[in-house]
Amino acid sequence: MKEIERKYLLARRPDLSAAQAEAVRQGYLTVLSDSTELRLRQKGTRYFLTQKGGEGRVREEREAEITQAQFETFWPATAGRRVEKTRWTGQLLPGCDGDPEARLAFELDVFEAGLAPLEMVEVEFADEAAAERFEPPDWFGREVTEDKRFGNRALAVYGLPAGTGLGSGRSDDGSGSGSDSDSGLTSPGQPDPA
Ligand SMILES: O=P(O)(O)OP(=O)(O)OP(=O)(O)O
Repeated sequence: MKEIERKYLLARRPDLSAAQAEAVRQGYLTVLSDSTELRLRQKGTRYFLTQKGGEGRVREEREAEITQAQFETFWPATAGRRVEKTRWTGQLLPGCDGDPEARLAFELDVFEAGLAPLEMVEVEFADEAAAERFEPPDWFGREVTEDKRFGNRALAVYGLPAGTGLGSGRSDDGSGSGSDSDSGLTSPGQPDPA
């Protein structure tokens, strides 16, 4: 099925008191040069195998829920291509999709390990017209939907993109080097380097 999404960096952290948090770890079975992604994901206590094709706003996605045993069988094959994050799911205020009644859901990902302090927010739409109409709230920052470096597979393989103020790529130990502090982005929980 089609997945229609727009993705943004954060200008600031919103109030998440009504949002739900789930731990996510995901790893990629395919290398970056493959046009199709094959992703293993643990979300809370559930496990998924997902195939994704295409890039940008509209992507093709197939997903199946799998067992923990099946997940563990393939997880070792994702070494070096993994992402850990906390995903906050909540509702946007009505109106930002042009319909005063409708409420869109957001997914705010707080990346961990070598990808901290990256945070991104995604909104999924029923169709392309709704995606086009979308007016992001003021806590959304720069849109990165079309920037391949912010795809989770690219982040898993290369780490934080250089030149974005978020980091200069993954260090040899895979822990990332995201110590830049000039991003102007929020970075709650980031340890003070001093
Ligand atoms: O939750 P999804 O399926 O949108 O996937 P993601 O982990 O946000 O990854 P991507 O960078 O492929 O949208």
